[in-house]
Amino acid sequence: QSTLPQPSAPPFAVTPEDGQWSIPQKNFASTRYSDLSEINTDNVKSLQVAFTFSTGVNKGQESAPLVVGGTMYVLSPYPNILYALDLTRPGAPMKWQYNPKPAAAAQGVACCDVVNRGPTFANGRIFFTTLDAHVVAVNAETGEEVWKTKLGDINRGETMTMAPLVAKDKVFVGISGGEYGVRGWIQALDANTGQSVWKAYNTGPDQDVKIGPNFKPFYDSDKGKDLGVTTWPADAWQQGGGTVWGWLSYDPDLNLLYHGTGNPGPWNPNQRPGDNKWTAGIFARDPDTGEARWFYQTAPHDLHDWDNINELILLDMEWEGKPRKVLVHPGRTGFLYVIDRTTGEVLSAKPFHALTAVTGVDLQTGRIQYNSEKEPVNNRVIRDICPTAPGAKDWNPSAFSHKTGLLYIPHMNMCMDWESVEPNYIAGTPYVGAEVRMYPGPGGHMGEFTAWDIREGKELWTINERFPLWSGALATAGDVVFYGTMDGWFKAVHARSGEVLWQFKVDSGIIGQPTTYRGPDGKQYVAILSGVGGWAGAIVSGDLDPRDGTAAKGFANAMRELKNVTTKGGTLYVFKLP
Ligand SMILES: O=C(O)c1cc(C(=O)O)c2c(n1)C(=O)C(=O)c1cc(C(=O)O)[nH]c1-2
Repeated sequence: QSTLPQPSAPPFAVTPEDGQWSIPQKNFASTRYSDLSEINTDNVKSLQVAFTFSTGVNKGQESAPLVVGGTMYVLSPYPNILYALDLTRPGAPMKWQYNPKPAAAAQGVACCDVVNRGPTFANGRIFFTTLDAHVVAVNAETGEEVWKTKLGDINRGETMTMAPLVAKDKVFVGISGGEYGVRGWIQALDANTGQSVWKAYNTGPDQDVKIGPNFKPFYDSDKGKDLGVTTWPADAWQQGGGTVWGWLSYDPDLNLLYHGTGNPGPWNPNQRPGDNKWTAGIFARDPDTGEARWFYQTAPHDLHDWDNINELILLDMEWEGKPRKVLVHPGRTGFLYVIDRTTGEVLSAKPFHALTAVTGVDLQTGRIQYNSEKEPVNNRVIRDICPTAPGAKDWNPSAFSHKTGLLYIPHMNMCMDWESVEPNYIAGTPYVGAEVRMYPGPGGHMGEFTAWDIREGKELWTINERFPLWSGALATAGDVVFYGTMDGWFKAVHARSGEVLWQFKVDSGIIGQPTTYRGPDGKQYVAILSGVGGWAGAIVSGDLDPRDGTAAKGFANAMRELKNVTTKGGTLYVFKLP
């Protein structure tokens, strides 16, 4: 056991617990930690169902149930219906529902099921994205639409699935469609009007990327003029991906917004020699202007679809005797990055997944080291590549306990075979260029739930799961950590030992984000949506034929048995002590 002080949450993340859960990340530091402790390691075994609610949609349910005041907000996958439930009345009856009526054709260009990662609350309004690339603001009290802004074109493969982040009267959102050659961007909208305030692309000329005199990346390979053009074959940046569909964090003290960028398009790396800036990395931007401050590329010239949009957890810690403001990031590449969030310097990058395709990260240059034997070659099957295209972990967020100082990471243990083929770009159609088949990694299980010591850079304990973990994690002051499995178990584990203290079998597989709150009766509740789907569960939610291993871009090969253990669903479960 380390005797050094553990990392801690920065002051802006440790505001007094108000018993609410108003944004999916819980706070701007994205710790997904609640100070509530009524439910603890002794009594969690008595948890029972308080109420349930059907979203009416049998597709993958990724969104986080929110609680503000006496109201719970639940957002369904496409058609993205927002429900308000009245927690002050027995059974939490519906107060209202709001249907943004997204275009049905959006379903045809969504890469990975028709999911949505959640609404977010600020200043009396709920904000969320729709699959047909609109952002809406709804009055949280009445359910009336305040504004609705169209930001993308589904005919070009542009969709939206992410949860916006609202800060400084701005709504920060990005576009999905990296598998359709969409040119990725992030935008800030005026929270009051829905009008665009700034827009920054993640490929192309510096001006479009909002790179100017204040851009100070830490590593040399990110320095130079118009790298978003020159690190691509001619014009390829225009269909270059680098979308923004994952998690945003915000440091109000440094006044920096952090966001990841998705994979370069197409997947086939032989089509795009070069570093492919500014895809597969992390940007720090000025939230007022969008101006880039630093960038770190986790996968220069990405070989295997390693979008870098996973959660960015902001912590304060001592590093080699000096206090550092860090950003902790479990990447698709399989490394747990600890990055100085003021400068973009990588302090540590330690593997949390069995790796064959990468050997390490050079801390001098910041560059990942690829194993040349696993690099794609056109029309040749390369076998035993770990991690897979969805990475060592995908979008489903980790939680940091302010009490144990540990990070709880829901992730995968998988490998794949990959054959690169030449794709053609046709707007609005898939632009991928790879035939993939995934399968379990060493040990035969596909999911792992890991407690990670950030300072030591190693795991403390791990729970193996049969299927990949596609649900988020929740950490609480009761020293209980929650997550769900794709075969439908909602689990509570001891934050220090990893002992499973309680589990409950829900109606369908879980790929949602657990949240907790104090109800109007003063009691602590825990909420989770069930309903299998997303990329990993598309075999069930999308009725795919298990005989086709390449379906769902090769995920179906690993998930054939999911059809034998779960069916579609879309149900909110809320638990409490008796
Ligand atoms: O490049 C993109 O624009 C993009 C978008 C999305 C999405 O919006 O859901 C996913 C991905 N990529 C992706 O690579 C991925 O692994 C993924 C998993 C999921 C999911 O919800 O299960 N979505 C997405």
